[in-house]
Amino acid sequence: MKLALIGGGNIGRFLLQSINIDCLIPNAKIIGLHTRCQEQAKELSREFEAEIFEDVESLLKSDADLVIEAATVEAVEEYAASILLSGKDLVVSSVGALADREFYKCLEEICILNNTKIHLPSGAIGGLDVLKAAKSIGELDSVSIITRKPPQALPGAPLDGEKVLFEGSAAEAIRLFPKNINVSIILSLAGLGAENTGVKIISDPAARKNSHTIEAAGSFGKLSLQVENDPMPNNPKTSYLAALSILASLKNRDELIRVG
Ligand SMILES: NC(=O)C1=CN([C@@H]2O[C@H](COP(=O)(O)OP(=O)(O)OC[C@H]3O[C@@H](n4cnc5c(N)ncnc54)[C@H](O)[C@@H]3O)[C@@H](O)[C@H]2O)C=CC1
Ligand SMILES: O=C([O-])CC(=O)C(=O)O
Repeated sequence: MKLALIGGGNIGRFLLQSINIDCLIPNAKIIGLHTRCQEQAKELSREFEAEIFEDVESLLKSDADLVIEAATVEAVEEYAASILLSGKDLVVSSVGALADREFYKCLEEICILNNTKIHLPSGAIGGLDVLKAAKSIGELDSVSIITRKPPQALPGAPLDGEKVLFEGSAAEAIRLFPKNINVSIILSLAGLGAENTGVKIISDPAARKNSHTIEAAGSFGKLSLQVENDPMPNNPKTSYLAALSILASLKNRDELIRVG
């Protein structure tokens, strides 16, 4: 499997190391890379033997089968359609972009016409299987997430004392915190939609982990799940599990016997 990567930050570097050096996905290699910072691109290209593409247009002319986005919500908005139109599948980290229903529908339409697929890894949370099963026939009544992170991982958070930075819907949360609450959108896509998913973001100076507490209720019963994530070493905003979930998603793609 030939892969191309957009974004060379924490998740991007982790994927380059795991796939190109540690060979954690059999028969896969990241052959090309595009990132906004040229210095970073040169360093990564040297270290991991992936070709640099100065723009996404030229990256799409490469023979990669699949593009992994590990950049920003804006990058998904800008490049997703052309990636799918080029016939390549797409793995999205910045799932917040799909909160916009019109954008979601437009990408879905492009996938149908071009026989391509979008993979949305579970990111820094779990429990999506429960929500999908719960709503397959029965009723899902409520879904919510409480995210608690150290202030260094949240914009505008005070360093002295716990503070609720946001309380409202996932749709509003991702508009205000596009780099911090992608988890609420993947949750909403598995469950009740971005307008109907409750979100609370708490900044907590005592927190050492990025924790996400998910509650859901419906005709299946109740779900209560807490994930306590270690942050990535160089970016406290991003949980290690988010990077791992992309590897899992790539592995899952080729599995003959799929769990979940
Ligand atoms: N789904 C989930 O559960 C999670 C999603 N994320 C999201 O994953 C994405 C990547 O996370 P990190 O690697 O930690 O971020 P990072 O900030 O460490 O790296 C982002 C990289 O993207 C590059 N970039 C930014 N805009 C670009 C553009 N328009 N075109 C090409 N490259 C561009 C930057 O130069 C940088 O190399 C972020 O959007 C983050 O919010 C992060 C954690 C959890
Ligand atoms: O990594 C995390 O814990 C969550 C996160 O940043 C996001 O959802 O954007």
